[in-house]
Amino acid sequence: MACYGKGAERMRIGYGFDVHSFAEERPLLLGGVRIAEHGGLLGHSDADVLLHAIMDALLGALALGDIGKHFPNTDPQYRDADSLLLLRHVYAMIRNEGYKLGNLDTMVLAEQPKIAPHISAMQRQIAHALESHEGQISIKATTMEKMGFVGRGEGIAAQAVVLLLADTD
Ligand SMILES: Nc1ccn([C@@H]2O[C@H](COP(=O)(O)O)[C@@H](O)[C@H]2O)c(=O)n1
Ligand SMILES: C[C@@]1(CO)OP(=O)(O)OP(=O)(O)OC[C@H]1O
Repeated sequence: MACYGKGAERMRIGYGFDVHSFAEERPLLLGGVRIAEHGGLLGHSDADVLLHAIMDALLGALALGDIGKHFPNTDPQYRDADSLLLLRHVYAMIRNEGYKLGNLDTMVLAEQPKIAPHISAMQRQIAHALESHEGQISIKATTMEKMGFVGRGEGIAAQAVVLLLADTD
């Protein structure tokens, strides 16, 4: 018999996307890592575009809405918020629903800075926040070959896909 309720399924998939424009005077945080060699991103929070895409993917997997619903950008308590703390909060919601991370795959779209030298540090931060190991966390990057808003160097975009597994232990 078909059963479509949350918690009745062994696996759930989620997708997230986010974009932030550059604000050179702010610190750049990406994947929970401070990238000192480049200016930051505009946002109410710390504007960690990669963690925001990951949170939306986690929430989406269980049809829990999006980060704007849980952390409104009109709420002063989220001004300059540490997105790693928000990610931990979102993952606690996932655990509370009876699921855990299977794996996470992400893509950062940016002309600058180079992401590759920072990927291991990002994997460590994200794995820690998601009570997982680094082999479950994939971070990739591409330029947009100078096309579109990312290609013109106006900001950074990120995409994330997660697979959640029912926690039957
Ligand atoms: N911001 C970025 C963009 C790309 N990379 C790495 O460079 C490789 C080549 O990028 P293309 O856009 O030409 O495909 C890419 O595969 C990444 O490894 C990066 O580190 N940071
Ligand atoms: C986490 C929040 C909190 O204001 O961060 P912002 O920096 O506003 O970023 P955005 O991705 O536009 O929306 C998500 C918000 O909920």
